[in-house]
Amino acid sequence: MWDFVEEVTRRPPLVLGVDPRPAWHPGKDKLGQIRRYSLEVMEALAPRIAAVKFQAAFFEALGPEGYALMHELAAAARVMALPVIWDVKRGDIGSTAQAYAQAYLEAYPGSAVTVNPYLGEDAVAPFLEAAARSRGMVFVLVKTSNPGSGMFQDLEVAGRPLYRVVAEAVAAWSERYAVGRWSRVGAVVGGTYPERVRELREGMPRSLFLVPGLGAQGGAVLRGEGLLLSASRALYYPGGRPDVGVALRQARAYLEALRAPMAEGSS
Ligand SMILES: O=c1ccn([C@@H]2O[C@H](COP(=O)(O)O)[C@@H](O)[C@H]2O)c(=O)[nH]1
Repeated sequence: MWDFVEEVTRRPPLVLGVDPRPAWHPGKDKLGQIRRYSLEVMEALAPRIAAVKFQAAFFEALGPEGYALMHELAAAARVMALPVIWDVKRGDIGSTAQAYAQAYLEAYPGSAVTVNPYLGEDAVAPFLEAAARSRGMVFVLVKTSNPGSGMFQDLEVAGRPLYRVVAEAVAAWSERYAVGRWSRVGAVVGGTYPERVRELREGMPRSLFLVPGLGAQGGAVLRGEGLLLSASRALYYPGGRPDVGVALRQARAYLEALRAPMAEGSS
């Protein structure tokens, strides 16, 4: 069985977000076009990315066939030896969390899932245990990329912002589920808040960070150990439309920016 943590840490630190929008595909057979285009773009970008991230909401919005398509594309990603992140942001009482963990981690060994920690440790634990059994990973929402993320996440709790309280819990869990240098417990930290990325990086040394917000949300390329930069629209629909050639150029440009020598005072 392959291991998500081992796989993603030896690949380029870029994540392709697949968020299909039928209106952006011309013609009638929207689902067929999304299927073909997603397979093409995944295959073209596979050597240049750490993982493909499926945003369940966009597939659910396509109805039962859309949901089935997400699973079909995940199976295709596995054939391409491409690690899968299920961006489902699940969070529920423990017994239900167990069912979610079964659906996304146990059913797809070596994959990862995004989890909302708001219900507490007993609700997160089934995901952590399933990730350990299935050699997968859990990315816990710590500081999200959206403009309103501060409404709750920045509230002061016991002398520090709530996102730091969550980060401390994630850091403790990540020690418990360590795999070599890294851990099965990572964090989602929005690339639209580069200062928060830097600050949290220090306090969570074992956690890989899934960093969404690159491109369409205004996030720039950020460097740092263990940062997996994620772009959906900017890579999947570069320039606002499906185009595999442009997607490939955009992925190369992001990777070149990551490799370029650092300007004085930048990070
Ligand atoms: O804090 C978060 C957590 C998740 N997301 C998800 O990432 C993509 C971003 O899409 P773009 O087109 O690159 O803006 C999307 O699926 C979000 O649900 C996030 O943006 N921020």
